Amino acid sequence: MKILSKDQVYEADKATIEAEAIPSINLMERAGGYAFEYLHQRLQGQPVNIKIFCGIGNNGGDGLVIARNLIEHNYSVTTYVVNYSDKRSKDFLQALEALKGKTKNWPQVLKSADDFPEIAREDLIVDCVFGIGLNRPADDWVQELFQKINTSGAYVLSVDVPSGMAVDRQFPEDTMVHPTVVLSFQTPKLAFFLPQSGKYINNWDVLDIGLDRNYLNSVKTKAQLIDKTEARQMYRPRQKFSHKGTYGHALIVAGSYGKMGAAVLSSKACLHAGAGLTTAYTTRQGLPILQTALPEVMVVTDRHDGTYLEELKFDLEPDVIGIGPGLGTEKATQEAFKAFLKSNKTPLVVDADGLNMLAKDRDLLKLLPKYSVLTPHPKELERLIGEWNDDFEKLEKAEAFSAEYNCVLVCKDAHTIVVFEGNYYVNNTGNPGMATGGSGDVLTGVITGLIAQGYDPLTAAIFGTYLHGKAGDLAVNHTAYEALTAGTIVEFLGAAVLDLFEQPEQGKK
Ligand SMILES: NC(=O)C1=CN([C@@H]2O[C@H](COP(=O)(O)OP(=O)(O)OC[C@H]3O[C@@H](n4cnc5c(N)ncnc54)[C@H](OP(=O)(O)O)[C@@H]3O)[C@@H](O)[C@H]2O)[C@H](O)CC1
Ligand SMILES: [K+]
Repeated sequence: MKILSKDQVYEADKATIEAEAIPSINLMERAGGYAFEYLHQRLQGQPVNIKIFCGIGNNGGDGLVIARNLIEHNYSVTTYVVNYSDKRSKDFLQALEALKGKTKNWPQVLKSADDFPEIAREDLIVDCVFGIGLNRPADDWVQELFQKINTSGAYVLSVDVPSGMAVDRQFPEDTMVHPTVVLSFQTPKLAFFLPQSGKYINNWDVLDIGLDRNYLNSVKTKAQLIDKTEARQMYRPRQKFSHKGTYGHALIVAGSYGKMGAAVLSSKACLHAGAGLTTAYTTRQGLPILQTALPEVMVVTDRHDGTYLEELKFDLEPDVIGIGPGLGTEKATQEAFKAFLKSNKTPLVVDADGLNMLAKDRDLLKLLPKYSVLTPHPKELERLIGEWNDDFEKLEKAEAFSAEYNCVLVCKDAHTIVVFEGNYYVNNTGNPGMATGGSGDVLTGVITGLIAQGYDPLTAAIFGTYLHGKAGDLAVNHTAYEALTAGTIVEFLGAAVLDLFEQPEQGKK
């Protein structure tokens, strides 16, 4: 699903108004009308006290349209205009006139914290104070209102975006409404998926407000959300006449004393992702562990006897190498890694200590083959790209890094974002149960296994991230978040592939 930027939403607005030759108030009526229907369908006339907080721009105007429709359907509504500015938008004023023309239940104007109403836990809050037009932090008294809403415990429906959340930058934290659900017009917003704002957004829905199809179909967005529809299109069916050679040979370079589990997990995930052959390269000590845990995996070892890798030489020609899980960053391993990179031409997936070694000796980054896949978690990412001030700056820096080193950067997080050639592929699977040791090793194995089968590195990164998250989501149906382990995620990789072709139950996402 395309994630439109703020400018693109305004452009889509304009394109719709031009294509349909309608005044802009009609679009507001349509958006507000659909938002009303969304609420009405769920409320079915229940006698709940609805408090609608409106700003003075078009988001506020939407709120007034919703209020009028609710009042006309006999809901108990109180409407407030949060008077943070005198610059009322034209359509806001028109929506206000329409409301006043229909009812004596006129909005109350809030000018300071003294005017705030009580908010009960049982109230339903409709949040229309700011939409995508927010371009500076809200005044203190308006932020106080957000705090009051947040501490009330009431159900909060934020219209288009949670008020106080900017869609194209990050303001200081804790100044936005914390919604129960966001009803986002036409497109989810990128900030929903970034940690600083996204941590407050647990539920969102997209409301199709009928913006111009031509514009929506043709617009190129920097960001897109990867869900089942997108993932299904990436899947490459296996051929009837094929053999293990068809699906490639993957080499996993991983493990050291006490961290052999990383080698086991990534090799096993590589197998389960469908690689034709998987070989693990590890220390001699690791041999019996891998051979016992995974009889399907071949093992090649360092000729030394140490607890960590001192040499990275093998007599194989794999199609892809996944390198890093559990390697450690001993000097000898670092040297072996450097020597390997100097001569290697095979596509790489680099994770964990592989990334740490790259960060320690940045000259090594220049040795990476084109389109290498790097899979850092936030701390590893920081070592690679430096500190960032906020989530948007993080993405900009990640983009610059990916361009400089020609690599696919998989920025792992609750919503992992794959950054490549100026585009952001935002993953929408996964859950907090996956924040557990070894989960990253599994992802490395999956992406490596997909590249072995012939998926290009970008697709392998996006699709692998999706499958990994989906496996975690399916696994968690059988366990609590707390009990989910990396090993269980691997076991559900097959189910994640099968799920690609299952239709969602009616009414379920
Ligand atoms: N295509 C669609 O999706 C449609 C969306 N609609 C709704 O319109 C809003 C966007 O409306 P807009 O009027 O552009 O912006 P807001 O309502 O979010 O904000 C109003 C103005 O407030 C000013 N502003 C910004 N930040 C602050 C602040 N911190 N304090 C005070 N004032 C602030 C700003 O104006 P300035 O000139 O003062 O900068 C804003 O313009 C969208 O979210 C949808 O809800 C349409 O109704 C239908 C189509
Ligand atoms: K809002």
